[in-house]
Amino acid sequence: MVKLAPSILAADFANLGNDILQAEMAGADYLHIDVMDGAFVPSISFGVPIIQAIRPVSKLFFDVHLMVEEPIRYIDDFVKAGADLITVHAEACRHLNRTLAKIKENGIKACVSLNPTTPLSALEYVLNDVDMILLMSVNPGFGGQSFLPFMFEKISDLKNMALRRNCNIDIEVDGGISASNVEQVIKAGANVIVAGTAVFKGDINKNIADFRKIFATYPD
Ligand SMILES: O=C(CO)[C@@H](O)[C@H](O)COP(=O)(O)O
Ligand SMILES: [Fe+2]
Repeated sequence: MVKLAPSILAADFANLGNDILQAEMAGADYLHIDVMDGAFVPSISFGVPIIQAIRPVSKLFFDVHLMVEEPIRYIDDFVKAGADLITVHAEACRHLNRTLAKIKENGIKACVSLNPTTPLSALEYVLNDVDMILLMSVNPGFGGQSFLPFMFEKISDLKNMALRRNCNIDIEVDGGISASNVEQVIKAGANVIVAGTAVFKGDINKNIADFRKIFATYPD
């Protein structure tokens, strides 16, 4: 079944614990946590202390998306704070293989992300070292942007690349996804869906139910 990973970047930060609990009770699978450093991406969001603070609030799988230059410097800290999976950007790592090894040494799942225009060839030598690939479908740095239409082809190209390599990885897609375009994203090959605005703005219960209704028609 396709998994839903609500991004807390769009949550109400003054009521973060409540928003997370509501998303969990409504049927979220993962909690997507966007860490931005103001260098790799223009914005600064939040870091280790926030993850530490929300860890006791939720049993959800913490999917930590590091939009951070040279994230290898912070892997141990994010693991200690409670990450279940860490995503690093290929574009932000001078030594990607070493960075992934550091994540795996910590006993958690590892994922590599690509910006929308970074070619899939950047994954050539890491595909067998990761549990998931995260394809950005907007330029990272902000929530609430529009899905870039050329991403449908890139998602299906990645799916085919993984099939050719006999590689059983999850494909997560992030940015500009709502109940009105998620079906196309799933059909292209994604099985983990990130949604910030489309989950946390408005009625969280209804928003998640709308996604789940669509997911139910794609049982595999
Ligand atoms: O990583 C990012 C943005 O850089 C995302 O996770 C956004 O937080 C998704 O937000 P929406 O596009 O769904 O509003
Ligand atoms: Fe993200």
